[in-house]
Amino acid sequence: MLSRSFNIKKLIRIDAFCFSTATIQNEIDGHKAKIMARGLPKKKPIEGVKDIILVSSGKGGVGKSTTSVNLALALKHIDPSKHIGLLDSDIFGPSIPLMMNLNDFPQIDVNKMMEPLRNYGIKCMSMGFLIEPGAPVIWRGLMVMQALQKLMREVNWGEIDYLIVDTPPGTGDTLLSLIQNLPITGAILVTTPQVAALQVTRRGATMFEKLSIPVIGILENMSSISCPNCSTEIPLFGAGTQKLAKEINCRILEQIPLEYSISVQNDKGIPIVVSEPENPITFSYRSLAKKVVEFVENKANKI
Ligand SMILES: Nc1ncnc2c1ncn2[C@@H]1O[C@H](COP(=O)(O)OP(=O)(O)OP(=O)(O)O)[C@@H](O)[C@H]1O
Repeated sequence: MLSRSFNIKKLIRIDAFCFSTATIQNEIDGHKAKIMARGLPKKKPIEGVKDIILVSSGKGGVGKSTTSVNLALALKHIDPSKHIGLLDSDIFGPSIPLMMNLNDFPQIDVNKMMEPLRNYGIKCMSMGFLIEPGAPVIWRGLMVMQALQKLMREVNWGEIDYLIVDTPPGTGDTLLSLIQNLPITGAILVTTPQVAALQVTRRGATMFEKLSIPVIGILENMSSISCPNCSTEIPLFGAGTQKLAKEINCRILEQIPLEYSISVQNDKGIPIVVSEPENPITFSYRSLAKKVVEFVENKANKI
């Protein structure tokens, strides 16, 4: 009898404990959800912008800006009726002003929104338009995020079918903020074939997967160099991209060679798609643009 009452008491205590831990757990979950809701802003489209395409890479200097610029121009070429925007979100090292030959300060409209600058039929916005040329940006986290907010929310894009976003290298705060704030249609991973670049590309792919951002595919840049004497293609930096593509279950969209004219035309502010319309590299960028359009249309059809 005694032991029975003891057991019942024990049971009641266990029950009460279970009840209280469940209640506490619920409270913790609710609290977590609140923190998440606070920490993760709700994704909000950019007014007037239909599809946002991120151009990203694990490493710096592999050709994100070159890809972004030529992709934007190729999208305009394959369908001139489309409105294309180019957003340079690299706060510390903006390249779009040089490559698109734009360097004015943007006009501010009556609603205090910045008007994008325009060249070759593409509307562009970059941190580079807002600072003195050559001036270093010595900012810390909060200021960077404020600048990014301006670029995301205080630009009067008008009507845009494809907004190409050139991102800073790596998986840092800027990229995460873009992903948390904007509905991204898809991302292109730019890499060169060196092992060091491929390793960080894998990391980028994993991050996109975790954050449910569809990867359109890999753009392999500086794939090979053409021998000036016999025109043999030499894979200067190795040939590991195919292996990576298999591993991360991703297709290689295009392979762009290391080519003097790409670099020279970038520096002149007349990207190769504009300056050399008959160059096979220009055809590759147009093919990339067609694949991006197909991806966007397929995605839209599935919804
Ligand atoms: N396929 C190529 N052939 C020759 N030069 C190239 C090629 N791709 C890019 N470049 C040149 O390499 C340099 C770096 O390219 P780009 O600025 O596009 O890289 P990025 O990844 O955007 O760099 P960052 O990480 O600094 O923003 C530039 O001078 C560009 O003109």
